[in-house]
This record gives sequence, structure tokens and C-alpha cells, in this order.
Amino acid sequence: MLLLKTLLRESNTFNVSSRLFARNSVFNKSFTKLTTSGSSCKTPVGIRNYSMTPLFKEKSSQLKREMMILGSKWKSNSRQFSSFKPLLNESTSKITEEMANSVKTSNTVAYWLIGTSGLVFGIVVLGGLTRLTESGLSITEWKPVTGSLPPIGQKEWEEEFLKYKESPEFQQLNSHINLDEFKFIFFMEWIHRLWGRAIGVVFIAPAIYFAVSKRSSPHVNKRLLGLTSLLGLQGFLGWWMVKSGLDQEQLDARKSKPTVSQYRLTTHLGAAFCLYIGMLWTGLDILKENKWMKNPDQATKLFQKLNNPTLGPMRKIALTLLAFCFVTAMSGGMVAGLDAGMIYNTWPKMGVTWFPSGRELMDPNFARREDKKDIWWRNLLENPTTVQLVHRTFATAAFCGVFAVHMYALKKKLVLPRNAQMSVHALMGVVTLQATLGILTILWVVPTPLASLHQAGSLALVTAAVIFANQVRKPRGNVKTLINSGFAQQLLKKTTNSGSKIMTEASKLATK
Ligand code: HEM
Repeated sequence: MLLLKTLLRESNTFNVSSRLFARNSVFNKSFTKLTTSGSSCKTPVGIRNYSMTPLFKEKSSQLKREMMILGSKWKSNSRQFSSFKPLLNESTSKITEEMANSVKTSNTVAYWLIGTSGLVFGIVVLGGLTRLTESGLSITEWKPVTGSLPPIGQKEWEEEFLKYKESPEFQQLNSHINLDEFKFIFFMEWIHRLWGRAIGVVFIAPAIYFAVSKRSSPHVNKRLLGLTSLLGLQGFLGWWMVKSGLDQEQLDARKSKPTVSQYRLTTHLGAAFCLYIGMLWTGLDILKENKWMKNPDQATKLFQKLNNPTLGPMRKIALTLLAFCFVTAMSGGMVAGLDAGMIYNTWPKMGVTWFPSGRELMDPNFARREDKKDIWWRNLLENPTTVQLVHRTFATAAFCGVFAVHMYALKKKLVLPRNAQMSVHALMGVVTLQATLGILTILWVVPTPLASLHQAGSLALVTAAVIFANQVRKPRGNVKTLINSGFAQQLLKKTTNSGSKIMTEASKLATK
């Protein structure tokens, strides 16, 4: 409607046409008035009696008069209307096309983005496996290009092993391993790095192609640029993390055995989650918007549903849930980074009590400042006992949060779009599975397959939360306008058709 009005204003015809619309609604109003007062008489006899009343006679002759005036005015207006209609048609389709070009992105881009997010899912799980098999510190250099090839031949392998022998990990933890065992941990890390490079190629080359060939809209291009930067940063973060486990000075400062810093591990994990969420969200957005544009009728109905004020809080809740799942996953990263799953292998209690003692949770030994002012945050982020309790707390809150939202969604079933209902059920299922996996990981003292499944579960949970938040979101302003413009042409037709109908009705009534 908005678009149509703009178009009409543009072709200097707004006055004529808006009057046409206004008259149409005057006609509709008076007709409804007459019929609704008549419809209060439910039986045929009642209707006949009603039609005999002076009120009906007065109303119907008033309507006839209105219709005659309307009919004659319509006649002259419709002549003017038909003269500008081709112009209007032309500018409608031109503007619609221009707008479509600036908004629409090909479905191929969406499939590619979702596919690449699958590769990110895979690399996160592989990264977890690399950490769990303690393979992450086996490659002691960062060679983004030349490192793509593994050592070839005995000599090169020996050289590589020699470099590893100089690392703190070999000297303090792995001095017993032989070349074959080294080859295993090397390949774990090498595949992880190669997968990262592959994601870079699979993402960046098509992104450039889609942007240049205008298969992606400027809006999507901005996101692709953001994701490309995040991908580059991710590679750097990977090396920055590994460095913290290779550098003896840093290990001394942390008073740690040769492992990577939990802060850096969580930053690397967090960036991977952001990349995954960004790719998935953008892909889902494109598919959703294209579906709407293909079927504007259905889209308009959905927009009406999404405009329901009851869904306002649901939108905020969905985003909060997503943020909460993310934070819970990051607290899990801290547990993994500190190997904090190796202690307190009981659930729901931690040991024989519900909570460890205050002294253990806020151990002054973790404070590094003289005045011990950093005792709080150091314990929250560096004390394995406290870090595990934090993860348990976040996980419990995330589970309860999803449960509450699930209940709320069931209550608001009638206003919630069907797809969103399905995704909130999925969210409930995944969070239950994820909490169960977490509990089993604790109880069975972090066996590699279970810990890896638990990590994959956290991505599955984030996926369900992204889908849910994406489905309750309102459409972007210009997408909405574009979809409405799909009606512009139909509206033009309808205007002419309803004009002729009014004329016929008016002349029929006038001759009666
Ligand atoms: C319900 C939401 C939960 C989410 C989203 C979540 C997420 C995560 C993530 C992302 C990791 C890091 C995995 C890695 O980098 O290898 C992790 C680790 C861990 N989580 Fe959870 N978790 C949840 C619930 C739980 C629960 C209920 C428990 C047990 C009480 C638990 C226990 C653990 C343990 C022990 C680890 C360390 C495993 C390792 O060392 O690899 N988690 N969690």
C-alpha cells in the first residue's frame, strides 16, 4: 500500500486515485452499515419485516443516492485513471525490480553459507578431539601456506619430530613417545589446520564471486565481509592459542603444565561459535526472505502473526536464550581448558556436599595481587573447582530457561507461527540431551567420545536456538515493502475492477 501510494504520488495521480480508494471505502462502509443492521434480524420473516421499516427505506434510498453520485464520479475518474495506468504499471515494475535487486540474494548463496557453517561445525568437533587426544601442540610452527603439506619421507619426519622434542610438552609430558606416536598427534593437528584452510578457500572465493556477480545483496555482502574478517581472525586466534602452550615463559607465569591457556582456548572457541552463528543466521535469513517473496500472500499472513504484540517478549526471550546458550558453551570452554571435568565427578552434588566450601571456591592462592583484590575473578576464571561450579550453574539455568520458554510457547501456541513452535520443541529436546551428555561426561571422568559428543551437542543447541530466534523475528523494513509491492500490480487491477463493479452496482440500484 505504502509503495503504491508512493508510486501514485510520483506520477501525479495520487489525488485521483486516493479518492477512488476513499470512495470505495465509503461505499463499503455504508453497505456494511445497512447489511449489519439488517443482519440483526436472523429469520427470513425478520428480514422481510425489517425491509418494510421506514429506517431501512431511508437507509437504502440514502445508499442509492450515494451510489449514483459515486458512479458518475467514478466514470470521469476512471477515464483519467486508465490514461495513467500504463505509466503506473511501468514504474511499479521498475521500482519493484530495483528494490528486488537491492534486497534479494540467490538461494545458492544461502545453501553455500549453511554448507560452510556445517564445515565450521565439523572443525569445532575436530578441534575438541585434537585437544582431548592432546595433539594440539604437536606442530610447533605457523606456516599458513607452506604448512599445507605434511612432512614427506623419513628425513622430513625426523626433522619435524626434532622440533617437537624441543617443546615444553615433549620435555615435560611426552618424552616417552616414539616417531609413530608423534605421527598420530601431528596428523590430528595437521588435519585441523588443513580443514581451517579449506574453510577459508570454500568461503572466501565464492563470497567474492557472489558479491561481484551481484548474486548477493549489499546487505548480505556486508555480512560476508564481516564473516571473512572473523575467519581471518580465527586463523590468527588458533596460532595465538597454540603459542600459549609452547612458550615456557607464559607457562611459568600461569604456573601451568604445557597446555594452552583456558582464556585463549575459549576465545578461539567463541570466535568459531560466532562464525557458525553468523553463517547459519545469514543463510536462514536468505532462504526465509526468498520464500516470502515467492509467496507474498502467505508472507503477509505470517507478518500479521509476527506483528502480534504477544510475540514482542518472545522475540527478546529467544535472543536472550541464544546468548545464554552461548555463554554456557563458553563456560564449558573454560572447564575444558582447565581440565576441570577431571575433579568432582559426581552429580548433582559436588563430592558429598551440594557445593564445595567457600574457602575452596575462593582460594586466596589464585589471587596474584598483594592486596588479593583479584581473588574473585581469578577464582571464577582460573580455579578448576569454581569454574566447574560456574559451568554447572549456567547449564542448569540454560536448561531451566529453555524449559520455561517451552512452557510459555505451549501457552502461546495459537499466536506462535508453526515453524517456531517446532523449533522450540527441538530446542527443548536438544537441551535435555546436552545436559544429559554433560552429566555423563562428569560422572565418567571425561571419556574422549562422550566429551566430543558433548561439544557437538553444544553446537546443536546453539543451532536450535538460532533457528528459533530467526523464526520469531520480524521481517526487515525493505523486505516487507518489497513483498507488499508484489501486491501493487494486483492492487492496480483490483482498483479498476472494483471501480467497474461499483459502477455496475450503482447503475443497477439507480434503475431499481
Ligand atoms: C546444557 C548446556 C550445556 C552446554 C551448552 C555445554 C557446553 C559445553 C562446551 C561448549 C564445552 C567445551 C567442550 C570442549 O571445548 O571440548 C563443555 C565442556 C564440559 N561440560 Fe558442558 N555444557 C552444558 C551442560 C553441562 C552439564 C550439565 C555438565 C555437567 C554437570 C557439563 C559438564 C562439562 C564438562 C565436564 C566439560 C569438560 C569436557 C572436556 O574436558 O572436554 N556440561 N560444555
